Amino acid sequence: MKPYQKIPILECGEPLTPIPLAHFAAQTPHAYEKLHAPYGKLSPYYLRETVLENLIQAQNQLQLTHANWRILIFDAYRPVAVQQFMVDYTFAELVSDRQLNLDELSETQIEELWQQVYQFWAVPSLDPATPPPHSTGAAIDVTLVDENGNLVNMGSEIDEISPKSFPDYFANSNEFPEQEYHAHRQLLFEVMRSANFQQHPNEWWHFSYGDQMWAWLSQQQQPNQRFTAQYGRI
Ligand SMILES: C[C@@H](N)C(=O)N[C@H](C)C(=O)O
Ligand SMILES: [Zn+2]
Repeated sequence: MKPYQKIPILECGEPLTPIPLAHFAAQTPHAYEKLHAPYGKLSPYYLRETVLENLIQAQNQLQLTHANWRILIFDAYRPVAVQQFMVDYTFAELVSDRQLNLDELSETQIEELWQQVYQFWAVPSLDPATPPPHSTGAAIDVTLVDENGNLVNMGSEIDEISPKSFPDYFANSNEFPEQEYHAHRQLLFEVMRSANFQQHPNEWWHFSYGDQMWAWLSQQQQPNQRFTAQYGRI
């Protein structure tokens, strides 16, 4: 169990609401729908109402300094079945990218591969006390596009299983373009923080508001206050 999963959830009952995609940028088809992840009748482009309001606020903040830049929504709501599918898919990709043969791996080697997956993906838990962050409608994976609609280069792909995904990976570089990647990550971080989101410590693209991870990170930053999560699995 990760430490943030110990945070109590006091579900506030706020509904999921569709993200007005025309207001933001988004890729179609959605990355996980393209892989045939099992959404059924559900859509990834939903968020809790207040989370969506905060996201709109973040984009307004971005446009104060970067006219016509937009937040690109890579992923938002994710049913637990999709979380399970993506965790299994990521494990299989890791095995195939590294040209490994599962039958030849020891239990320890297999366990190490799973640990790498779970460094970046939440466990697809069905326990209401430990929901995967995206299954609460309070977490979002985002990047930026510029005024011409081009992806802003963050120095690594969303969902990459590598240290390059850590938000500060390029922070101490004196080289170009690494310094620029860091500046872009900082811009994303600052606009999201200005709208009360917290950033996943291992992922430059993952932010949330009001879920267990948000409460846990807020608690670290303000130890004198008591934080709980207001969004559970929905
Ligand atoms: C890996 C990424 N897409 C992601 O969403 N990670 C978080 C931690 C999650 O699985 O909830
Ligand atoms: Zn995420």
